[in-house]
Amino acid sequence: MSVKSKLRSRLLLAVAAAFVSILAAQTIIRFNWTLPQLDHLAHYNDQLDVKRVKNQISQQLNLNKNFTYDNGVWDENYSNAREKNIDWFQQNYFIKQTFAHQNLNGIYFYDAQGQLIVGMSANREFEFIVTPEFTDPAIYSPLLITTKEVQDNQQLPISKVQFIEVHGKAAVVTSQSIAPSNEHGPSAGTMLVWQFIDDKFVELLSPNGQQLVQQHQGADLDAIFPHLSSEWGSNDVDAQVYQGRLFIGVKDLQHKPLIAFSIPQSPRLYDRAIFDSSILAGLVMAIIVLGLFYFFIHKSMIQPVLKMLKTVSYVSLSSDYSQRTGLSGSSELHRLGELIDQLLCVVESNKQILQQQNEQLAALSNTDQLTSLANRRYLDQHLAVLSSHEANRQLPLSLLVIDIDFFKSFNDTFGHAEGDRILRQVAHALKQLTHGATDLVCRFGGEEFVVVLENTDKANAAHVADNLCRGIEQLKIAHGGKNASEFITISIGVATKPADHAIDSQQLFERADAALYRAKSLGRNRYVCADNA
Ligand SMILES: Nc1nc2c(ncn2[C@@H]2O[C@H](COP(=O)(O)OP(=O)(O)OP(=O)(O)O)[C@@H](O)[C@H]2O)c(=O)[nH]1
Repeated sequence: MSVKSKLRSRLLLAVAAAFVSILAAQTIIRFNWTLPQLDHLAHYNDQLDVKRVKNQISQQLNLNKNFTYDNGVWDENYSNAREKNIDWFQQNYFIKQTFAHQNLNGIYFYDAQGQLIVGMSANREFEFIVTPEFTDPAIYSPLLITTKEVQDNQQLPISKVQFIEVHGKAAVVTSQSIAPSNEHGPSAGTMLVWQFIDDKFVELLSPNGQQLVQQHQGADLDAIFPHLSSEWGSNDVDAQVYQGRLFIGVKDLQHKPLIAFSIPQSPRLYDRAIFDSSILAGLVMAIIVLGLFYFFIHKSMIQPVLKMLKTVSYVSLSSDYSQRTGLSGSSELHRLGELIDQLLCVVESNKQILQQQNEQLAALSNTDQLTSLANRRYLDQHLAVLSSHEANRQLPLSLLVIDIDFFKSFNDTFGHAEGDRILRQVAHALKQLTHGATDLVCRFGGEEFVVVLENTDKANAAHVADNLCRGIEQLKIAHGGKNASEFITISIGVATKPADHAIDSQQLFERADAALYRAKSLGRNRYVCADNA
């Protein structure tokens, strides 16, 4: 497995492990700590909402209470109640504006014996209804404040707030004992006001016209009452949620469900979906972070390693030391890349030096130091190469073995150093007199030279040999010793391999040498061609 895929799979494992850990931690925190806390907080807020609505209802009812108190303990009211002055009550109370201002549907006055003095009802538009309710003692007597209640109560006056049903609708009744303003003296009876509890009533409970509070009556109550958050008259507040709302139930005097108020449960500040999306967001973030991490690791670690691996593998296979990693930087891996490049640079330049030295050595090993001609070693290689090429079989090839005549005598006369100079001069001349491109001139040893003539038959070889003999003689190098000529001359033995014959360099040489021997014996300064093989 490569470093890259290893790291990638480990990073994937890390992502999975991180995700599972985050999920597990979040789930544990969520169910054991966060959600219970938030649920508790939400429940507490619901309870506060229920209490707030109950307070709003109380405040609304207090308006009636204040109204009945202000009038019940009014001396003029007190005296007229005692006198049962119906006209006075009709003039002072049965005014449309009074009903409308107080949002009332009825104002009734009863004497101390519980007998109706006078009363008036109005509809919701505050138009007076001719037939008043609360004339039947069976209905109103529980609402009155009895003499006994006044006596039992140390402080006058006293009042009651009770919910009852009027014409099948829920209503609230506020009754107040009629008493003198100094609150001393017998009660003159009961003042009773009532109003329907309908949408108009709950409108007053919802600030800014939001219609948050609703009232429920009739058939709905059977379903609502088992799920009440609180009951009117009780301080206990739960926060049961039924159909997304919190209910406050009100019972009538007979303890029958009469009406329920409700408000929508406040929207939760949290949502389970938020948790789920936060897990998803966490996963996405984890993937992004790990992606960036992988990118960073890849750039800073994997890429340099791969570059070094690629470069070193290529160099080891190809021996091409000109390759470079191209890495540079301060990290250890980049420094390693730089060092590899430096090493490759050193190896490359050493290799070049070595190559040059090898070439020089090769050149030296194939060259005769004195004459700078090819040496015998090179001649052997050259003939071997020619022999190995099948194409050369088709062509003729001639070999000239050349020897300077009486060179011992020349040396003896002029000295060895001069002998060397002449050897160089003869070598140079032989080079000049042959074709550099196709003919090879080499020093075979001592004062002996060999010329290889490619694609040259016997006649042409004889012609070349003759040219060489004449050319050397024409150099007019004084011999000074025992020689047939007064100048330096050469003798040549020529051997030719005709076309369509294999090259046998050994045999060719022996024949040329034998021909040379004959040339020497025939008087020197000449060439002799060996017979065809
Ligand atoms: N100066 C010099 N002389 C050399 C060199 N190599 C060989 N010789 C001399 O060449 C001479 C060859 O002499 P021989 O083999 O007797 O033949 P020759 O005197 O040339 O007589 P023939 O070949 O029969 O004409 C010897 O005296 C060698 O010392 C060399 O590198 N430099």
